[in-house]
Amino acid sequence: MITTVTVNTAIDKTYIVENFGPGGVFRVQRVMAQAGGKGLNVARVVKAFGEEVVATGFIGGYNGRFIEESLAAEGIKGDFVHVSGESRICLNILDTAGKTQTELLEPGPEVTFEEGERLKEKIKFLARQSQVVTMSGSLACGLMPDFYSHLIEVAHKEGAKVILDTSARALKEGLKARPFMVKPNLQEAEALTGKSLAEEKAQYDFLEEMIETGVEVAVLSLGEAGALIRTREAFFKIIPPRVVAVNTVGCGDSFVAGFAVALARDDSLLTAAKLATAVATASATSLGTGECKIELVEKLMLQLEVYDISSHNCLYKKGFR
Ligand SMILES: Nc1ncnc2c1ncn2[C@@H]1O[C@H](COP(=O)(O)OP(=O)(O)OP(=O)(O)O)[C@@H](O)[C@H]1O
Ligand SMILES: O=P(O)(O)OC[C@@]1(O)O[C@H](CO)[C@@H](O)[C@@H]1O
Repeated sequence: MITTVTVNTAIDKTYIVENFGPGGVFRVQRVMAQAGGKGLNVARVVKAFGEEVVATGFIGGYNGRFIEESLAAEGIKGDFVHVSGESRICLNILDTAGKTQTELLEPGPEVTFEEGERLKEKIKFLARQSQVVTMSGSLACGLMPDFYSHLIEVAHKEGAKVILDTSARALKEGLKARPFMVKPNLQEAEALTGKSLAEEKAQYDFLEEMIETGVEVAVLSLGEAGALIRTREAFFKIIPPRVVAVNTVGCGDSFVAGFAVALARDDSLLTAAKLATAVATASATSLGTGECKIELVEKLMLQLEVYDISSHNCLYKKGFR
């Protein structure tokens, strides 16, 4: 089983607005609303692969009720801690004409110490039954920056592997508990180190630093350029084929989901890295956040460029096999 933790759940609203920009009045052409926050996107993709998944985290108010009902309608099992505050709304404004994407993310509800303790108990129970626990996204207000560290320790004690996908101080503090895997994107990694990671050499050094902190798998995701995946023994770069990207919000979550599925199936590191990249790339081509068409994933798996960086070998390249 895979457990996904979303500390700051959300209703993800997508607005399609032509020629959007600051300081005007705009008519929204199309509205979509779905249960969101990174971990719920992970759960959606895991479910598409037919793996058993339980989504947990904090949920509250009218928005919380919408989130729980939509998850149930999608057939995703939820086991949440109910809080007194209101779950947030995250807005993604897609301008199909100007080809821009603007995100407005609410901070989320205030969570008390007692509510935090209840989530730890819940994770203890779920991690006992899980091979993998994913922990994704920002922390809700009121929680200390080291909250993920405590959750990771609880999951580790129950024998689960933890994938941590967060940013800023929550990532810095979370690393101290040595999660099995971390997956910052370029911006998050630069914020963590305070350095530019534009150069390949700097990216390689960053991953080495991550491994030195004690994580087993360090991933740096690079948007359309793919991802670097490093362990103590192996180092791969996976580049996806060019696709027409429609909505890239949630691509990182799809990456985490693909990796979690492969881990739960005991696949090799290379298979996990390829599956994660193919799933994430497929998700960029869909309007819905974390939508994933398995047939497209299978097709993309055959079109990935795979480099073994540690031996300077190109394993697969388009038109090479
Ligand atoms: N424009 C794109 N075209 C093809 N694949 C993409 C594109 N954007 C993202 N991806 C795929 O998604 C993966 C993760 O993307 P990215 O580095 O943008 O993650 P992220 O910033 O964490 O995403 P999120 O929006 O979920 O926070 C990439 O490694 C790649 O496989
Ligand atoms: O504020 P966080 O938790 O960092 O990110 C929230 C969020 O932007 O991430 C997902 C995309 O990855 C969206 O579904 C969601 O709204």
